[in-house]
Amino acid sequence: MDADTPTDEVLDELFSTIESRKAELPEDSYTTSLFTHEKGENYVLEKLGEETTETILAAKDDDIDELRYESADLVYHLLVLLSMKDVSLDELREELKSRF
Ligand SMILES: N=c1c2ncn([C@@H]3O[C@H](COP(=O)(O)OP(=O)(O)OP(=O)(O)O)[C@@H](O)[C@H]3O)c2ncn1[C@@H]1O[C@H](COP(=O)(O)O)[C@@H](O)[C@H]1O
Repeated sequence: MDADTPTDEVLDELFSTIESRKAELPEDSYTTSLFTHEKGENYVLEKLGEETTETILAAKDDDIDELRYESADLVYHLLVLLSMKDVSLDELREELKSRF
């Protein structure tokens, strides 16, 4: 992923990077550390809980920069969880679309 990626392709690029980390498990990758953590999927679930709390606190503080930052952390960890459970980004899109 690089800075030239069009904004509307960012989620696809990020998910694709996460899937590639899952397949290749390169060293010095934070994503790899989530897939290989000794606590297994519980670790990413803990991170999701932490990021959710931080997002809520930012909203309660009306700290919009922090809200944006923590929301990005939250979405990233959610995408890692979906990848871990073999749920694709397209399946998430389909679920959201079915609610239109
Ligand atoms: N989008 C992300 C992303 N968002 C959050 N994080 C990491 O998630 C962790 C969040 O944990 P914490 O909240 O505890 O970290 P923190 O920010 O130090 O703590 P707080 O200040 O939030 O409390 C940090 O280590 C962040 O670096 C991410 N790590 C990676 N990505 C993407 O994943 C790609 C692959 O990354 P690697 O797997 O590291 O190669 C990168 O190119 C990015 O595009």
